[in-house]
Amino acid sequence: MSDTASFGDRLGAAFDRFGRLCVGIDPHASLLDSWGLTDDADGVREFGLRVVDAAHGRAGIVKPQISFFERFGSRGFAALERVLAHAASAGLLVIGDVKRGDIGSTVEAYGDAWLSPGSPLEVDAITLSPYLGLGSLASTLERAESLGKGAFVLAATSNPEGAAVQQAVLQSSSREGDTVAAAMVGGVTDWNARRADGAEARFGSIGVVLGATLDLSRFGIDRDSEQPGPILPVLAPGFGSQGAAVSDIRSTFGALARGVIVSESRSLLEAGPDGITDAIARRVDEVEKARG
Ligand SMILES: O=C(O)c1cc(=O)[nH]c(=O)n1[C@@H]1O[C@H](COP(=O)(O)O)[C@@H](O)[C@H]1O
Repeated sequence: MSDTASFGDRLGAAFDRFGRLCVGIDPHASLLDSWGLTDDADGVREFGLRVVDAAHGRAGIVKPQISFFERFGSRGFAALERVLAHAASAGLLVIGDVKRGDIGSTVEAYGDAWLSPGSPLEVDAITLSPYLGLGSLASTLERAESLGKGAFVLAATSNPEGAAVQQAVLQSSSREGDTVAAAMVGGVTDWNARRADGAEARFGSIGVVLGATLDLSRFGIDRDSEQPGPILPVLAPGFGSQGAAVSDIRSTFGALARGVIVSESRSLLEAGPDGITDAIARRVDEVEKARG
């Protein structure tokens, strides 16, 4: 795959080669302890490097959760830089779980930090929060795509507290009457369709986050509606520790399952340093079987 390939193309290639599993790199203090590592910057670096080694050749995508590195300030960020470089050299697609959102000009700076080629924190895609409006992310999404990068916009999150905001109905916008969650799904789908502009992209470069723990119909999301344009990438956390089962991918996501990335952190990481490799390999197989 060429360096100029879009994020959507690279995501499709990762799916074809390794399946749909995304391995979360979430070095919780309790996991560091059970892995025999110290709860400090050295510990999170070592943890991240080992998870990358376990994913290498077995899964195509990893998702470092930045908060666990940020706990240790500049040393934590230095540790993260090492982990990101190791993941990139292993050929893994890296989704930085940063959940950034702000006024447009500020989000652009986050985009520079995480998506600019050569940046110390460069990843392939980031998670973005649209609480300041999807439009506040537009210039960053555009820049991401121009660099062959991607982004995932939170739409319906896996945590129970999200519903009160995400099920609220829009009063004024071109999507008046839609829930917030449905407006994000519709807005990103249309974005990808416009950007593809007749080109034959299989997957869009901008996706949404939809929790696997949810009944999407309660969020006003029609899982089976015809989508214009390329397949919508759906980052789907909530499997494993939060209760969703891989066997439910089809019943939960319907036609949206075509773009689902199955994201799991603790349920894999709890296998420990000796079991993580097998846990990843097993889950990759289970996900492929569930998708049929
Ligand atoms: O954007 C995310 O990845 C995310 C969105 C969401 O709706 N729910 C959610 O759990 N996440 C993240 O996904 C990971 C889930 O971890 P586990 O519950 O351990 O699999 C954490 O890093 C969360 O921050």
